[in-house]
Amino acid sequence: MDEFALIRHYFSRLTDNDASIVVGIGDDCAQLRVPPGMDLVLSIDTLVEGTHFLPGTDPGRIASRLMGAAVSDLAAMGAEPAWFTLALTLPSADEPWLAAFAESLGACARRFGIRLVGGDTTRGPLTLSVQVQGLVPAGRGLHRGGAGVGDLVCVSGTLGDSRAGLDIQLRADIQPDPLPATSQRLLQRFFAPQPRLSTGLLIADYASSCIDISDGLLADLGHILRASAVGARIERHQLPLSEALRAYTGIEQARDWALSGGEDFELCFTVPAARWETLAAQLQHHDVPVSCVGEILPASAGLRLENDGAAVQTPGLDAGYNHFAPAGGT
Ligand SMILES: Nc1ncnc2c1ncn2[C@@H]1O[C@H](COP(=O)(O)OP(=O)(O)O)[C@@H](O)[C@H]1O
Ligand SMILES: Cc1ncc(C[n+]2csc(CCOP(=O)(O)OP(=O)(O)O)c2C)c(N)n1
Ligand SMILES: [Mg+2]
Repeated sequence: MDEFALIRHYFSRLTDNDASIVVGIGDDCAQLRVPPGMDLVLSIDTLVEGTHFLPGTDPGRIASRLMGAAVSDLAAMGAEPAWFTLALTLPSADEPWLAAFAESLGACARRFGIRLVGGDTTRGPLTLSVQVQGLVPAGRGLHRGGAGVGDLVCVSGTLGDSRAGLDIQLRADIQPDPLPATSQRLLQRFFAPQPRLSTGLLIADYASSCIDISDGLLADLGHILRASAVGARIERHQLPLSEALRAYTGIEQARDWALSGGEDFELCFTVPAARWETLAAQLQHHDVPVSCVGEILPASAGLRLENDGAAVQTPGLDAGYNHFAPAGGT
C-alpha cells in the first residue's frame, strides 16, 4: 500500500464533514473557520517508541495514549476541542497495525469531540505527533501565570496510577498471570488518559492558573510557580491515591509516584480562597473528584513538601521527568 492509498484508506474517512472545516484532508493546508468571539488555542505532543511506550505496544493503546495526552493540553486551557492534525512516522505500512491504530484513534476523536483535518506520513522509527486545536472565548482561557499567594492548590482525579502502569510493563516478567483487575486498571490509566475537558470548562471561571500533569505534580506545579512568581506548599498526606495504586504498591511509594511519576494527565490548578466555596458547591455535582493538596506561598518559600505541617523536603522546581536531564531523564 503506497503513502496516499494509506492516508485515504485509514485516515481520510475518520473525519466527518463539519461546517467549520472549509478544507479538510487532501489539500496543502486545512482551512478552518474560527467562530467569531473565540480564540484558537493549539498545542503539539509527540510519542516516540522506547521513550513514551515500549517496543511492541498494541497500536490501539498507542493511539489512546497519544490522543489522551494531546487533548489534555486543551483541557488545561479550559478549551473546547475542535480539530487536530496527525504526523505519523512508521517503519513500514503494516496494515493490521494501521487498522487497529486508526480505529482507536477515531474512537478517541469522537469521544473527545475533535476532528482530524490533516497530517503527514513518513517512513522512519515509530514516532507519532498530534497537534490539537481548540477554542476559548476571546481573551479568556486558563493560563500558568495567574496563581496568587493564599490560593488553594487543587488536583483532579488520582495521581500516580500511570507510573504504576509503567512499572507493571517494565516488570512484566514478575506479574501474576492473569493480571489482577486492579493492575489492569493501572495499565488503563497509562494507556488511556482521560483528558479532563469538563473539569477545565467548569473551573475556567474560578481558577487563577492551571496546567495538566505530564511530567509529575511537583514538576508541573513548578511551571505554575515560575510563571506566577510564587511558591507553594504541598501536603503529602492529602495526595489523592486510588485503591488500585495502594493495592499495587506501599503507601509511601504511591505518594512518591503521585508527586513525580508523571503522565497522570490530571489537572493541577489554583483557586483564590474567596472563590473556593462557590466552586466547591459546583464540584459536588461534577463527575471527577477534585482534591485540595496545598497552598500558594510567597516566592521566597520555594516549593515545600510537608507532612502534617512539618516540612519534609524542598524538592526544588525541577523535580520530575526531563527528556534531557543530565542522567538521561528521571
Ligand atoms: N521545540 C519547540 N519549539 C517551540 N516551542 C516549544 C518547543 N518545545 C516545547 N515548546 C513549548 O514549550 C512549552 C513547554 O512545553 P511542554 O513542557 O512540552 O508542554 P506540555 O507539557 O504542555 O506538552 C510549551 O509552551 C511548548 O509549546
Ligand atoms: C518506555 C517508557 N519509559 C519511560 C516512560 C516515562 N515517561 C516518558 S515521557 C514522560 C513525561 C511526559 O512526556 P513528555 O513528552 O514530556 O510530555 P509533555 O510534557 O510534552 O506533555 C514520562 C514520565 C514511559 N512513558 N515509557
Ligand atoms: Mg510537550
